[in-house]
Amino acid sequence: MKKLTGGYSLRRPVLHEVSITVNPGEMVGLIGLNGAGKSTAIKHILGLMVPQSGEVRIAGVTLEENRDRYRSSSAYVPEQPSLFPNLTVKEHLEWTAMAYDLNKGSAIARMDELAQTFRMSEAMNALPDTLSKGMKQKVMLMNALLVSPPLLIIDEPFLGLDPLAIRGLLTSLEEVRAGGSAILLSSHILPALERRANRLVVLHRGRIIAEGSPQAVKLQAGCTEPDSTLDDAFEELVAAAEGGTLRA
Ligand SMILES: Nc1ncnc2c1ncn2[C@@H]1O[C@H](COP(=O)(O)OP(=O)(O)OP(=O)(O)O)[C@@H](O)[C@H]1O
Repeated sequence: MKKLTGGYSLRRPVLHEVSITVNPGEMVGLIGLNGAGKSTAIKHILGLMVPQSGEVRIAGVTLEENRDRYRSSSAYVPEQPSLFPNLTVKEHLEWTAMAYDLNKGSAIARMDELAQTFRMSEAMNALPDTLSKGMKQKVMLMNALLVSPPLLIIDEPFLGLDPLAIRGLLTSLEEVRAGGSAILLSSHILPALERRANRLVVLHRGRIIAEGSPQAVKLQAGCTEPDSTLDDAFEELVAAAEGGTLRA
């Protein structure tokens, strides 16, 4: 996303010249208060909104240049799980494998792996209505991880997940990242991002107010104490942006 300005009305854009790059093999955390513009940025990346100016490129192309390449190069996991009521967990994964034309043998092996990672082996034949919210979220994540596209966009994945599932998810994401995927992860759970994200982008009122490694973001916020956390840094950055004086 390069110098993107856009939103829901031409007169009042939500995003102002926002540039976000997610390189292969990198996990970028997108953070910001409620209403900062994270979901709006994601909608632009998904091609659901048209920028007023600037552009989004995935796998080197804009949506206009190559619709198929653009769309097939990313997978999106929304905050609210949306599943087909008549398909079991296993059938969802099989459907995804078919839709993305994955090799059958390796897809089956990967499904077993994902079922174990997310402790979902016993729920593989269950229908969505019989699953808890966290389990539905796991199914969405398993589908995205099965495909492992060049870019994975994940919106607030930790809410509703139990501690072991959060750990399993972070481990899976780490594997996918190490395998060369680019991951953009929007979340309010800052300790998870502090430990796992390679880079952070801090959005405030539709503008980037800090970015860099978690350590660099802490420094930009003036949090130099060894025990200062990303939560501390975030609070400082928002306060500084509201006061109009960034320390960085
Ligand atoms: N469908 C919409 N129509 C008009 N304005 C919208 C719409 N969706 C969001 N907005 C506005 O755009 C701004 C950014 O909202 P956005 O949903 O991108 O925030 P967010 O950072 O994802 O917040 P949250 O953490 O609460 O999910 C807010 O001012 C919001 O009111």
